[in-house]
This record gives sequence, C-alpha cells and structure tokens, in this order.
Amino acid sequence: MTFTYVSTRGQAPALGFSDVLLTGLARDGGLYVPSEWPVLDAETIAGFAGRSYADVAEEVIAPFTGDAFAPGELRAMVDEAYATFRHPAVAPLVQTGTNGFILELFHGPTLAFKDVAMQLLARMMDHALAKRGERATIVAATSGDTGGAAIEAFRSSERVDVVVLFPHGRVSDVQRRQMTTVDAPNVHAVAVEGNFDDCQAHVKALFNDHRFRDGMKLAAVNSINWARIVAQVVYYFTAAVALGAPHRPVSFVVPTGNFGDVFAGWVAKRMGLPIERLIVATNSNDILARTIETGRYEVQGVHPTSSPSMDIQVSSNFERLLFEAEGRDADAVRRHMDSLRQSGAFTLSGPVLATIRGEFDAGCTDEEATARTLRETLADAGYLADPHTAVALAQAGRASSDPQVPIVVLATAHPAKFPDAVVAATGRHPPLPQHLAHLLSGQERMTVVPNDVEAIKSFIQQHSRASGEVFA
Ligand SMILES: Cc1ncc(COP(=O)(O)O)c(C=O)c1O
Ligand SMILES: N[C@@H](CCOP(=O)(O)O)C(=O)O
Repeated sequence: MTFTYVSTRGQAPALGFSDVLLTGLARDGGLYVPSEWPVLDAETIAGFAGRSYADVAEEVIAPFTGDAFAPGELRAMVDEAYATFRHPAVAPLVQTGTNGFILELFHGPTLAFKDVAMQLLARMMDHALAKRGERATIVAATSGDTGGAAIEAFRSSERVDVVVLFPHGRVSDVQRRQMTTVDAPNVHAVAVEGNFDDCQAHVKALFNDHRFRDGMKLAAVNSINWARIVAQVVYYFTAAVALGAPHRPVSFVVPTGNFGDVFAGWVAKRMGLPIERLIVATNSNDILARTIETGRYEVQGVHPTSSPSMDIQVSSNFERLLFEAEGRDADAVRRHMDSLRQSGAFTLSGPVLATIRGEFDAGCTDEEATARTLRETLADAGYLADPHTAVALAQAGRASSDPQVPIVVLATAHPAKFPDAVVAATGRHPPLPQHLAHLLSGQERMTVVPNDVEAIKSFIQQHSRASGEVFA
C-alpha cells in the first residue's frame, strides 16, 4: 500500500514515509501527518500482552512506513535501537498507588524519554540516506533533552552532521555536558543567547529558507519530524496492555512542552487503544493549560523553572491536533498560524475547543507544587522522581475519569539529570548511573552565538559537510 503524509497547512506535496523522515518540516511551514489513521483491532491489541517491547514497536510502527523498508529491515532497526536501553522492559511500569502507575521512559543512553524515539530515528535516517547515497545536516532545537539524545544517537553516523541549538545558561549542567563533552567531528553544540522558543523559531526559519535548506540538506529530529511521534506511540500500547487494555481503559498524565509526547498518546487512541483521558501537565509555562481552559492560544514570556526542558511557550505539535480538531481544514490551520505569527495569539471556535476538551484535560503545576510533589512522592511511595515527572504527578488527581481506571504518569527524565532541583526539594541526591560517570570531568566544547538566525546560518555553513555549494 502507498501510505502518504499530508501537511497541516495543505500547500506542500504529499510524501511517503522515507521522504517525510528526511524532510522534517513541510515546505509550506506545516507538519506532516498520515493521510489516514491506521487502526489496530482489539484482537491485535490483546495479542501484545506478554510480548517484548520490540515486538510491539514493530507492529505499531509498521502500518505507518508503507514501502520504506524491505522485510526484516524495520525489525532489525527496532532490535538494535532498544538494545541500547538498560532495562529489559525498555519502558517499565512502577506501581505507586492503588490505581496509580509511573511509566519510566528514562532507561535509554541519555536518561530522558527522547532516547525512545531518537535511537530508532537515527537508524531509520542512516538507512534512508545510505539508500539514496546522500548526506544530511541535522539542525535541532533543544531545551536540554532532545539535543543530548540526538548527539548520542548520531555521534557515529558517517552521513550526518548534527548542529544542536540550546538556550545558553538555561539547561542543567548534566544536560549541557551531555551535549558538549562528546568529541566527535560531526557534532556541534551551539549555545544561543536566547530561550528555547528562539532556538525553535530559528530552526523553523532555516527550514523555511528553501535555498539554504536545500543547499545544506537540512534534516530535523525535533518532534516536527513525524518519525519522532510514531516511535513514541509504542509505549502507550505497552503500558495500557500491561494494565488490561483493550478490555480495560487507561488514562495518561503527560508532562508537556512541545506537545509531541501527548500527541503520540492521541495517535494511540486514534489507532484503537482505549485511552479514557489524556491529561496535559504543564509547568508555569502554561500556554497549553490556558488554551484548553479558555480556547485562546496566547504566547507569553518564558519563565525559567525547575523543569527546564518544558520551558516552552510555542508548542509545535499543537498544530497537528489543531488540524484534526478543525476537521483537517488546512485553510483554518493556516489562518490560526498567520494570526500567531502576526499577533502572538489565536482563538479556537467553540466546537473545536469542545472537540479538544472531549479528549484532553489540562493543568498547570507551579514551582511550589512541583517541589511539594517531589517530597510527597518520596515520602508516600518511596519514589524519587525528576521535576518534569513531578509536574505530571501533581496533576494525576485531576483526571475527570472513573476512579477504577488506572492512571499512568509518564516519567520523562531520570532525576540525576536535575540534581539541584531534586536535592532542593527532597534533600536526596540522585546519583548519575555508572555509564555517565565520565560526564562531570569531560572537556567541554561549545560555541556561543547571538540570538540571530544569520549568525546560526553562518555557523552551519562553516560546519556542514553535506553541501558542496558555497552561500554568499
Ligand atoms: C524531560 C522532559 N519531559 C517532558 C517534555 C515535554 O515533552 P513534549 O515536548 O513532547 O511535550 C520534555 C521536552 O519537551 C522533556 O525533555
Ligand atoms: N523538551 C525538548 C524540547 C524539544 O522538543 P522536541 O520533542 O520537539 O524535540 C528538549 O528537551 O529539547
């Protein structure tokens, strides 16, 4: 079957999976989504019980890949990707209450949920580039975790240069060192004198400059890349099935910034997984909680918090949900995005807001509540969480769902990535896992650049090996 993807803004060509993988942002500035949603029947979902993470990953992802891979290729990549995880279950569930569970997504190489998708994405991209005999320059924006995961996943790739833009002084020491201590010629950590939203806006501006994009052969590994989302759909299936799906519904609480992770949950539901509620948990950068409460998406200043990876206001993947909630009306999406660009805001109509509220709850956890939740989770359940996970744990009570329905909180990072915040709240120091012991003493390499897209372009031109063309 030819499985195609369409842009949320309706003015870019429909593409197959391999093209979407290498394209990242659609050429009209939109995000790619499947032209139709594959559905797994209840018998197939029930059959996931007791099977390995890799088995489920192969079955959930395969329907989205069309003819991109020969038989056995996807499976080989999945096996390799998840062999890098330190836990045999890849994403284990921990019970913390009668019907409360934590889904640990941080057992990959860089201690954040980003590894789950990035380890597979790197293998898929290398495969697609090798097949075409091409190279690429990955440009990623990170608030701390995507960058480290991308560098780790692509550090030995011969076909890819990786340029990671992070907000200078706004990531934790462990996050920064994961990006700056890797001594590989294809890896470039760039500290931008701005915030994450600035970094993400620069990445989109680079992609929207088609001459630059084509000349540098830009590729994206942020969650604007559809392949990031589809790999994250898998753990909703493994967790829900372990708790009784498809015979029993499950709710998820997701610490949210760029809306990629919780959108993956929405996709799982669309594919047939019985998810009762998806709860969007934000830190004080609460644009999504405000939008779901009031219907007005309005960008305000970014506040630094103890969960810095979620210090985000412009939440890329909300555009994918908007496309769906607007009944796949790309003109409506373009109008909202134009309004966002011109005035920093847009307003959802009543029916669109009702559609979104039909699936999502949302809440904001402030700094005091994050610290209190870290303390209480340790005292009550003996569980040392990270601050991002605590933002979600604090919202677990607000699900408007039946108390019989299990609530799964996604634990998106290991507490050792954010020791200062964890110690300040709990007095407990989370040790770094042994495989990262070298981090704190490694030599750091990074370039600081002004918050200016031209400065970033010039850095990429000097460091990308993908292009023979010289830009004036
Ligand atoms: C540790 C952590 N938790 C949660 C999030 C939010 O995920 P998303 O951007 O997919 O909403 C991020 C990054 O975005 C993160 O790094
Ligand atoms: N929290 C992220 C921000 C980028 O999100 P992405 O999912 O779009 O890559 C980070 O840690 O970098």
